[in-house]
Amino acid sequence: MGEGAQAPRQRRGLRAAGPHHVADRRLTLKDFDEALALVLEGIEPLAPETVPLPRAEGRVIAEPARAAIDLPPFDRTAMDGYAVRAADVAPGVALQVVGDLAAGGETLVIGPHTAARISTGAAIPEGADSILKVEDTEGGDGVVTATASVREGLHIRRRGEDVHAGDVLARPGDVLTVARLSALASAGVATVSVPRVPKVSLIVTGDELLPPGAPPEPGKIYESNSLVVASLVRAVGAEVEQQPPVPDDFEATKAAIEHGLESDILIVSGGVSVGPHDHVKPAFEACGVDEVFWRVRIKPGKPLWFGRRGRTLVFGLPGNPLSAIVGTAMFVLPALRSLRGEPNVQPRLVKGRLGEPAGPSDNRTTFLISKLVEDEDGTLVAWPTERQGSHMTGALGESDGFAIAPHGSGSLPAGAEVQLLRL
Ligand SMILES: Nc1nc2c(c(=O)[nH]1)N[C@H]1C(S)=C(S)[C@@H](COP(=O)(O)OP(=O)(O)OC[C@H]3O[C@@H](n4cnc5c(N)ncnc54)[C@H](O)[C@@H]3O)O[C@H]1N2
Ligand code: MOO
Repeated sequence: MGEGAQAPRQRRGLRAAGPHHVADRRLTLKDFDEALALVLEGIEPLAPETVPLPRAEGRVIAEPARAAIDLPPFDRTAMDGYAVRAADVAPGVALQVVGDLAAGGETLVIGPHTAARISTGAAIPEGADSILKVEDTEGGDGVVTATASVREGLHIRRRGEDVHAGDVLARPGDVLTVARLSALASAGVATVSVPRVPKVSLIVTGDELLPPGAPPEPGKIYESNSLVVASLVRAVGAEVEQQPPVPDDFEATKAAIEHGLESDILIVSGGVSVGPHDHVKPAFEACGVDEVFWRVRIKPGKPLWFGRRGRTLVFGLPGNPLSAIVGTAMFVLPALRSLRGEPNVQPRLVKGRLGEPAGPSDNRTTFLISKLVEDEDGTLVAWPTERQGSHMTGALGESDGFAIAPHGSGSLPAGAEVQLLRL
């Protein structure tokens, strides 16, 4: 996997080698935490826009959203039955039925010893102070007889008992979950202010890439990164522009990058390593993208490149499919969450345990392709697959994600607590 490049002797060798001469600092791998901090540094949520609620699902509130009305908006019944005066009602007492009140319909006034039939949700009529539910009555055709008594206020939902007009229902940083959308919609809030949707431009590079459905060709592979990376970023609320695959050609790469730099995030897959056909880094440079770092202490995903031009965040993902997935989940998604204004932007890792021992994770934090199985007490147990490698999409297909063995952790015993990246 070329990790020998980190050994001191080979470092010197690489420097002396000529065409791929790399400055000293670039040969040091960035620790994951430091690299992620560099990505997130200075990212501001995108400018807010006002959108109708149906377009706000899953987005993040930029300005407080306040209730337009009280909730409930008026006193109303929680039960189907009769609106009555509690003092009139006792078992055996007959009341004259003076009307039928439906939710959203007209109301009336209840006098002494009268009742109005009422449906759940209808406004309590003037004069009534309680609801006699239909199960506690007999008859009802002109006259209704109570079979129980009621106390004042029974089954009445009071105006404002839940929310007062002007109450803040969602604060900046709150994610518009289904729960919050329910609160806002009910309280008459039609629009909210949220950061605009981040635009991600995605470029895959490589002469070897075949589109899905094309006949196999010698030396060529089916392209999977565009599908997978696009799914990952869409799931976190980005709008994706997929550019046509770019051949291993400097000018073509540069043109695609230049176009992609109009987005909030540009992702280029492949061509960030040290091969002679890896044009991506020189093309970034030619387009005026400032490198922030190249190469991270993770496996897979080591040659990950990150830079910026203006406010555009630029990621060069290693082309190996698993490296591209790890790079996206661990770096691109946090950046995306940050642009969306999310309060927690860290990679979504969960705690679990190893089902079997794992070998030493040399000098890189290692993402072990694993089956993740919940045990009896709900703990996720990771069973690393036998085949491990950044090209092992078949093994990935049999798994549910990765168990993470931090660099320097040595061999880990079965049962060791680990973090998991679920896919
Ligand atoms: N001399 C060295 N060689 C390599 C090193 C190194 O340190 N020294 N690092 C290796 C590591 S680790 C990785 S990861 C790869 C990353 O290389 P690139 O980012 O330049 O990616 P490519 O060479 O273009 O592709 C790598 C691999 O992935 C396949 N690929 C590319 N794009 C796609 C795609 N869209 N869908 C599916 N598969 C894709 C490509 O065919 C290659 O097999 O570099 C190592 N080399
Ligand atoms: O190990 Mo590379 O880092 O195959 O992605």
